[in-house]
Amino acid sequence: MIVVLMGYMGSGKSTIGKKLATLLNYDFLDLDDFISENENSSILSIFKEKGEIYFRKKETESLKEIIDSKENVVLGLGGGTPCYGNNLSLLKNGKNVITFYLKLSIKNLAERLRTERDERPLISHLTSEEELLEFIGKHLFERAPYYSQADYNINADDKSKKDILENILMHLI
Ligand SMILES: Nc1ncnc2c1ncn2[C@@H]1O[C@H](COP(=O)(O)OP(=O)(O)OP(=O)(O)O)[C@@H](O)[C@H]1O
Ligand SMILES: O=C(O)C1=C[C@@H](O)[C@@H](O)[C@H](O)C1
Ligand SMILES: [Mg+2]
Repeated sequence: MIVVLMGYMGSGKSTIGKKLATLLNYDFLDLDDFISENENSSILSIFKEKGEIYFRKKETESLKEIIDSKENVVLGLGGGTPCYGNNLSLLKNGKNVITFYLKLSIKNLAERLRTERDERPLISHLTSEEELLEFIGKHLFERAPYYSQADYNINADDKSKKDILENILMHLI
């Protein structure tokens, strides 16, 4: 089985994904890290030097490669992965792929991302709190229709990591 976590930047895909993999005795794969390693470059540098279109192409290629070749892994997607190209279809049509959306409010996402903007190219330029809130609000409005097509929507607002993990595990066992 491939257990996929999707959600906005800062929603906890990498953090929860690693813990979930340990609990399931699966390997954890982070799509951003997979791309970074293959490209020998940070996500921020790929965006800066090659542009977002190049990144999105690599993102789809990597997703396809993982779905076609891996099993018993937890896969944390990039924040935008389900919203581009045919990525959502790849996930929905993938054999033994189960998808979870880690759903958080704009306010909680902004709170987390305020201190963690530097390595995230799409928000690294936003300086004030208002700008960040406005950006996330608009962006999430565009992306929610994709995220919400996950097999399970997990409410992660003000929830401990333990609660989120228990909620996900409930759907897997
Ligand atoms: N349930 C939680 N409660 C409190 N903080 C959390 C929780 N889950 C994750 N965090 C924190 O939120 C921040 C963002 O988490 P993380 O990097 O896992 O998000 P992500 O979805 O992988 O983001 P990106 O798409 O940008 O890679 C981290 O500092 C992490 O420790
Ligand atoms: O939300 C997004 O579009 C992104 C999120 C990150 O995980 C990276 O995949 C990249 O910075 C783009
Ligand atoms: Mg991550």
